[in-house]
Amino acid sequence: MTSSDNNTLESIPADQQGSFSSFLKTLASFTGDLSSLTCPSFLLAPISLLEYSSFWADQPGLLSAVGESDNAEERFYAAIKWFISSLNGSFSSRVPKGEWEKKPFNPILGEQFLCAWDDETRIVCEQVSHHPPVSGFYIENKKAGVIVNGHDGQKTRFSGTQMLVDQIGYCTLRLTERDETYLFTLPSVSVNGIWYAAPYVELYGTSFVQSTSGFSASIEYTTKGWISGEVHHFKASVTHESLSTPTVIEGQWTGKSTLTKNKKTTDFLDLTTLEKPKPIVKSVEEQGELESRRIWQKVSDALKAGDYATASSEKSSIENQQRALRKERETSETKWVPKYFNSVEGEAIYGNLREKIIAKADSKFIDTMGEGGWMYKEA
Ligand SMILES: CC(C)CCC[C@@H](C)[C@H]1CC[C@H]2[C@@H]3CC=C4C[C@@H](O)CC[C@]4(C)[C@H]3CC[C@]12C
Repeated sequence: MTSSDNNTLESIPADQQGSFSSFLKTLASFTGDLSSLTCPSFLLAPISLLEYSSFWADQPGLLSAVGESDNAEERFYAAIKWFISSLNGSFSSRVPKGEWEKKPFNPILGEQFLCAWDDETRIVCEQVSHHPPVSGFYIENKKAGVIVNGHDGQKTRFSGTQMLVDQIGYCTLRLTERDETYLFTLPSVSVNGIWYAAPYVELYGTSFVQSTSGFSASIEYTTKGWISGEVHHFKASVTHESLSTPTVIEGQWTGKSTLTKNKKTTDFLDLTTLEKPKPIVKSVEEQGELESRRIWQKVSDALKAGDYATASSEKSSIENQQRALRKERETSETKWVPKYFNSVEGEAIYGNLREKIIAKADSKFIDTMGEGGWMYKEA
């Protein structure tokens, strides 16, 4: 242990300091998927990673507003608003004030997370693959004529003291009444502060948006000390054949942003004043056996109570059961299929939108977006 470890360890439960220092030692050589990263219990979040996909609907009001305008340009800006709000939900507002980032549970194969909002938005998430871990998600608001279909996995590596996470996957938004589709790719994530037992997340890199209406955007993510000097900064450059110069939308993906078109700047979005509507989730008693909170209930309760021994034995028992099921499938040569999603060629989901992005994107984009997809069965 070095002296710098000493002052960080103060905030760590006394009985876990040893496991924290050996955890740090494993990080340097870690590569691969998150499910193989074993964390000390005090760094575990009492929630399944699958639930994180529901933050795509963090602001269901912004989602159902995408199709409202009869003007394609306005709709495109509305789509960006929704996307930025879902980044805030996924990467920032999710973490309770004053708390650090923690590692959520690795979803088991076929795990489901279902929830709905008062405005009739509903979401279905399912763990569609275990190796590598992939979550499929589907959001719909029939009344508003909006459907979101996507999937997300993570490729993780360590660089110095940072954990770098490429999000593998993409999502599409379809306006059913207008026959208009948007393809969104996902930004990269870095987790900092792990060495001080104070992990927090930042976004970096570039993500792309392409609509069948011909509008497209590249969104760059930067943070303090880089270009803008502000944390959680994004800058989207929107182009279309009808625009003589790109429209620029920039600000914080956790807060305020502005839109500048033809040198005129107007307010775009203010996430600090938007209230988060409460998702409605069935009580654990009413949930099916494969639903997240039911599967993880015992582990989650134990973690919340600080009973790490029980948390870890309950977690092992779930993992052992999963190993047994996998073996059983291998022996009987049965192929597992998801309940809600079909594995399809990407084109079935995004048509030719990917090709349009490729013209502007770098090779990292090709790697992280991948080609196949998971389509909701009733869609
Ligand atoms: C103690 C340390 C090691 C904790 C590490 C926490 C890591 C594993 C956590 C922190 C933030 C998390 C990310 C936060 C939000 C999202 C968006 C969601 O749509 C897919 C999962 C994804 C991409 C998470 C993956 C796991 C993640 C990167």
